[in-house]
Parts: sequence; C-alpha cells; structure tokens
Amino acid sequence: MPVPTEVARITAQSVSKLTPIESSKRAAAYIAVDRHVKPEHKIIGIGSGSTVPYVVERIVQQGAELNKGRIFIPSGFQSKELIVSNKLNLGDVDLYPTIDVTIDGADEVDNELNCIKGGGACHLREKCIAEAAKTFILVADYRKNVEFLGTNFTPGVPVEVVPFAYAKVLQNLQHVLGSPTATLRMAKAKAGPVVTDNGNFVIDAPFSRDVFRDPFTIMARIKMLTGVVEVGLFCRMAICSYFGNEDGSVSVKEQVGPVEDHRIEMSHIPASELDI
Ligand SMILES: O=C[C@H](O)[C@H](O)[C@H](O)COP(=O)(O)O
Repeated sequence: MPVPTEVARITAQSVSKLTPIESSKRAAAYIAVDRHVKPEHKIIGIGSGSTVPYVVERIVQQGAELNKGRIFIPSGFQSKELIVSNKLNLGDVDLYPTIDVTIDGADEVDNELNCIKGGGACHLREKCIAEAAKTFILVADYRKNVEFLGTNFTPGVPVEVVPFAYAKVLQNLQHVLGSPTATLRMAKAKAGPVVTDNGNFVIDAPFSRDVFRDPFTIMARIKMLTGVVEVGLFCRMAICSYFGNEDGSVSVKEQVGPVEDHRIEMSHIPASELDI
C-alpha cells in the first residue's frame, strides 16, 4: 500500500531533527496525549523514562490556559524536574490520590498489556500513580512491543528492596523463585549499589519464558517476600499502549475485551507541530 504523502513528509522532517528511535518515541507520546489527556482532565500523572519528555512536550503544546488549571503528579526525580522546568503545577499523590490519567514509559509490554518497568528504578512511585489513575497509558518505541516479557529486555524484573533485607531477598529469588542469576543493581558512577528515590536497593531478576507466560503469578510471589517494597511487573494495569514504529506509524495495543493490536498513522498531527 503506498504511504500517504502527508505521512512521508512528516517522517522526513522528523528524521532530519531526531534519530528514528527518538521520532518513534515522540510519535507514540503525541498520539497518547492527543487521545487521552482531555481538557476536563485536571490531575495528571507523569511517569519516567526516555519517552516521557515527549509526553510533557505535547501537554505543554495544549496551552498555558488549559495547563494552569491542572496539577501534575511525578513518579520520581526525572518527572518532577520535567514538570517544574516546563512551569507546570507540581503536586504529589498524597495530596491527590485520585488521578485522571497517568502516562508512563515501559521497558517491555506483552500482548496482554502486562509490562516490565523499573529499568530506571522508578517503579514504586510509578505503580502508585498508575494505581491512583482512572486511566493508565503506556508509551514506548517499537523495541518494547513484544509477545512475551523478557524477549528484548533481558536484565530481568526490577525488585525494589529495603537495604537490610537485600541479601535475603536475593537468596529467595535465586534459590526459591527460580531466578539463579538475580543480581543487586550496581551504580555506574558511584561505588556501591543503585539507591532509589526512596532510599532502597534494586535487584534485577531474570526469569524464563515459561515464567513470563504468567507474569501475575511471579509478581505476587516476589511481592510476598519480606523486604520487597515493589515489583516492576505491572499486570494488566494499562488500558492502552502506544508504540512508535520506525516508519512513522504508531502501533496500539488496547484492552477492550481481548487486547487488540492495530497501527495508526501520524498524519493527524500537522507537520508544523512535529517540526519544533
Ligand atoms: O524506572 C523506570 C521506568 O519504569 C521507565 O518508564 C522504564 O524504565 C522505561 O524507560 P526508558 O524509556 O528510558 O527505556
């Protein structure tokens, strides 16, 4: 099928400014905001990761008038900075425990809209603002769109643990729950482990394809381990996930009964808005 002229033009302009991966993230973020962040939405959750800046960019484009009446709830340091630097109103989930819509990134999303999150160690707060939201939406590039978790994202399930319990939880994961190569996540530019925004450690626990066929069960088993604060498996929490593709289109997985996967083109967004 020939590519519509408008789509081809937008893709060419985008690529001149952004890499194809960045363009695909932006396409997913823009469509998610256009479809789910409506004028009547006043409390908005902002997740973490490399696609989320484009979410905020698109929300800012909705205009100062609309945004002055809104409160934005961050999932951690990165999103808090994004909210503040874009002069949006900052709130927190303790003051606003009901959120209209939360949009967040993901490390991987399967065909039932289960996802791995926490590659950036933000999954505790992310799960809170996802659970608080009436609508939870995922955005990512095509590399995160998989049939089964653990396909491209191989470090495993991020598990946030209180520091004094990390060795015990590590043993539980390795010897009881079937993740023999589970490891404590170490910092890159600091001696010692990664410390989360909540002062905890993170263990990365890979599991086999068989285990990932039923993510809810392994999530529940990990969560039952004493010392675990939160597990980076979000099981069927999102109602919709948008994946930007290399060709400028966006694939959508939606939870309307069985999860459906269909592609949409970016032609509804004027080229002038993409070329900013
Ligand atoms: O802890 C981090 C979050 O769960 C991110 O949303 C996730 O890791 C995806 O991040 P990125 O888009 O940077 O790959």
